[in-house]
Amino acid sequence: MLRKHLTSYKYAARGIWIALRHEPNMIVHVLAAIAVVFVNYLLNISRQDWIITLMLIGVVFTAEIFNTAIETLADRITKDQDPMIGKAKDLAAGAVLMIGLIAATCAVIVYWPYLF
Ligand SMILES: Nc1ncnc2c1ncn2[C@@H]1O[C@H](COP(=O)(O)OP(=O)(O)OP(=O)(O)O)[C@@H](O)[C@H]1O
Repeated sequence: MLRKHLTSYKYAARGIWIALRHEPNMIVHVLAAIAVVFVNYLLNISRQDWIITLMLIGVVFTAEIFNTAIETLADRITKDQDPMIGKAKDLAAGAVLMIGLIAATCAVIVYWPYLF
């Protein structure tokens, strides 16, 4: 039971590693996350603002990993041009864009009082 549970952590960690190694967008997200942590220290933001920014980082990473999973499945189904495959990939990419825009907006709201 415990061994099975630990094995699933191993597979899950492999999933994160695959996304980092094979998804170029993940590198952008990692760099953005490092920048956010750096700015947080620089501005000495509150505990609540740390939690908000870390949660946003987590949600963006999660969306990108799901996007990669959907792209991988779609490519396994067919690499030929197919409108439904295109739609599925656009939807997955749209989800990443959506949370990215919201995260950027939240970053402005969080940092604004520390800057002005
Ligand atoms: N098999 C397909 N059939 C139809 N359209 C496709 C197909 N594969 C890709 N597309 C279109 O090309 C776009 C980019 O697909 P691709 O698989 O290259 O993703 P990507 O650019 O690697 O995405 P990401 O940057 O998130 O990794 C899709 O959003 C979709 O509109």
